[in-house]
Amino acid sequence: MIRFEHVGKTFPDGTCAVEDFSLEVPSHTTTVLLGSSGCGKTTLMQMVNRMVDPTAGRVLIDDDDVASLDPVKLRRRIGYVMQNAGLLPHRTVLDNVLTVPRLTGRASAADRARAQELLELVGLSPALAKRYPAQLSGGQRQRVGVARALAPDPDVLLMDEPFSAVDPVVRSELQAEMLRIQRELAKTVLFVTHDVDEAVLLGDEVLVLREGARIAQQGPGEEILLHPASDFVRSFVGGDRRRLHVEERAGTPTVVDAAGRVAGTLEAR
Ligand SMILES: Nc1ncnc2c1ncn2[C@@H]1O[C@H](COP(=O)(O)OP(=O)(O)OP(=O)(O)O)[C@@H](O)[C@H]1O
Repeated sequence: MIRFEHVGKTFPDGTCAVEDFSLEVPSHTTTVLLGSSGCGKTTLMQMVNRMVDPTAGRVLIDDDDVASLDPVKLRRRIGYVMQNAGLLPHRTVLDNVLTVPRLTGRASAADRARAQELLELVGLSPALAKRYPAQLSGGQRQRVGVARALAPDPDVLLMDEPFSAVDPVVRSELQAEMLRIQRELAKTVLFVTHDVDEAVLLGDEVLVLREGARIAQQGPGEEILLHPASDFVRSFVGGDRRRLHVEERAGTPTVVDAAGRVAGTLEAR
């Protein structure tokens, strides 16, 4: 479980990125921070692994205040996936996946076998293990980034716009893989995006944020689509900007695509 307690962040130049933010991310669930550029999503996420320290409040993982934990050890037990994968260019795919096990000593035969398994888990052929990042497509690189984040078997996974640099088709594939992986591994995931469809698809809980990381609305994504709490949220999740929207059909909340075709109905949670 990740808990933000009245967290704030004002940078030394006076920029207030986060005003007063509280949230609990229950274990084994995915919470999505959804908001436009500059609203403080990355700052919030980086408070979890202490790449940023809050200037007010505290962040806890399973009741441990992260401020009391060694940042290096903390980062080794938290998976972090970035927008451009951040792979080491002169290391093979397999060695990239083994980055964290290597930091804590020599990667054992068991670590290498597990890295191979992880490549399969994220949908990569074992034949790619010997390639270098430049020999992969953008989507394949992101998959390696996910495998690397999973290598130390972390309880917590931070994902900062991990799929935003790939084309829409590959993005959909990566989202589907993410749902499958999460069904299998059930990590505690904090996921940042500015894509409404992605947030609704992946999030058990979605937070729509505005500047200063103020929470405009929080709840299941479908609820937010169906009942936006304010004009701000309505405009942010506005149907014409998205492939899917929700409307009532025969009294049932129904997900409809841009052409009016029914994509599904919503179940009560
Ligand atoms: N080191 C820093 N010093 C000063 N201001 C910063 C620093 N890092 C971030 N900020 C500011 O804090 C605010 C929030 O930034 P943050 O990166 O968290 O937003 P974001 O929602 O993740 O945006 P994006 O989607 O563009 O990544 C922005 O106004 C940004 O300019």
